[in-house]
Amino acid sequence: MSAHGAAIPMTSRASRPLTGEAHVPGDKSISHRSLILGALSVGETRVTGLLEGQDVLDTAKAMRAFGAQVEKTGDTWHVHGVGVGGFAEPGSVIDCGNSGTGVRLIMGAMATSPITATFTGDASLNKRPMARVTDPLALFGARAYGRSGGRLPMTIIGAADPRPVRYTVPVPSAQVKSAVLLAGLNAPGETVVIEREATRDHSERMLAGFGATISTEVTDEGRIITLQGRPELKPQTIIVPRDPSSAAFPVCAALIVEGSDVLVPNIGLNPTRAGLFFTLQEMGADLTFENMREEGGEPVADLRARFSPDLKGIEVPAERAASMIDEYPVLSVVAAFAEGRTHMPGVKELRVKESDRIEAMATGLRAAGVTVEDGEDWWTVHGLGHGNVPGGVTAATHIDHRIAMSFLVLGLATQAPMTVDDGSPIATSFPIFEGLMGALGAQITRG
Ligand SMILES: O=C(O)C1=C[C@@H](OP(=O)(O)O)[C@@H](O)[C@H](O)C1
Ligand SMILES: C=C(OP(=O)(O)O)C(=O)O
Repeated sequence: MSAHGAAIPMTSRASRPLTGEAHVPGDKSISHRSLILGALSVGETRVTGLLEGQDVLDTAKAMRAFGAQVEKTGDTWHVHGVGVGGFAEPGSVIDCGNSGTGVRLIMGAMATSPITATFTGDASLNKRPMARVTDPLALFGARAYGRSGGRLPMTIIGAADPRPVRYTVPVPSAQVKSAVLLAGLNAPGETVVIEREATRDHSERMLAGFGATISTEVTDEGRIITLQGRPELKPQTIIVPRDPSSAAFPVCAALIVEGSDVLVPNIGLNPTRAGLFFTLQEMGADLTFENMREEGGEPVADLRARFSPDLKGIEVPAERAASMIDEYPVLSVVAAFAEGRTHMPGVKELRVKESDRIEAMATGLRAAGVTVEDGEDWWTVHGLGHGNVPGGVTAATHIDHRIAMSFLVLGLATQAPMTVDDGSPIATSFPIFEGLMGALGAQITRG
């Protein structure tokens, strides 16, 4: 990562048709949760298809620091858990690198045990807000001491005598919801989390899979999730589905590069994650779901994306934002090649990701010749249509993998090449991006 190592500039240029199959890595959200819930169960959890991106490797390292055994043999990750309430106090600082999901979920998982841990991250993570997690953890009885503004590095003193909580999540965030649920595991009685807008539900599904008693009631108030504390979690065998957020990059690249036809097999289409694909279809994308099936209780399909010369700008419904929150940067790239305006409201959360993603994309797109307007919680891209996006500039990626990959996709169809100042963060979520895109025919080079 650039925070720790040298920056890796990368350049993409107009490419011949992209063709073939893109086997993207395992789902990042499900990978983190497999390791954490494996560490909190008694016995051996086996995980295949785990994303071996730096974010997830940092979570694996953290689970070892809390006393679990985590190792890989062949294609399988083995997690020997210590049970709910069994975490040991780490002997050194927990470095979660670039990962908001890692640090927030692990804080939740340790906050109701009588141990103390100090967390840090890279220059990007250390700027991100943590009070959204430490506020509800304080209700359980945990104490947090961080830098001003609730930033990392931060020490959490876990509650010795935790109380269960009832908490309404004030921002649409699966990380906050999950941190509260994980803390609730070691509190006696019922912990209740209420979310007004549905966010990704992998924690709820996986907690049920590990044998916790958890239910979700959909009401006018929102989704009311009730978890019984102090279960004995049973180890599981987990096959991690492939990540729709990573699939977004080859899919969007195929839509904008003339003559392309790309198959992206085995992508999880959990409705709390699949918003981008429906949005692209509404824009007129030639994107189809083939071989629709169910695997491990999740809808799965092979995505086929073909060059789409007649994309139209649309209004993206605000209520869809949570189901595609990580995909807005690459959606803004597709929007640049559409005719007309694409308006994206209800996306304030984009400002507190690895970077301020509205600012980062708007700045690079404007430099590349695209008109972008933005406000606190919305942005609008004025599309130029296929073949009309100038490009020819260097975009700053701000230690943000999704910004780096989005501008590299942009450059595959701009008039002049696009360079990113640092592609190294791509390894946090999609370590095989360069090779996978290159095998499809994408012209992406270092330098
Ligand atoms: O729970 C998760 O695994 C994630 C939740 C989302 O973050 P927020 O909870 O901050 O919206 C998302 O952006 C992130 O990539 C992964
Ligand atoms: C926001 C993201 O991740 P995290 O919050 O885990 O850093 C992401 O992967 O786009």
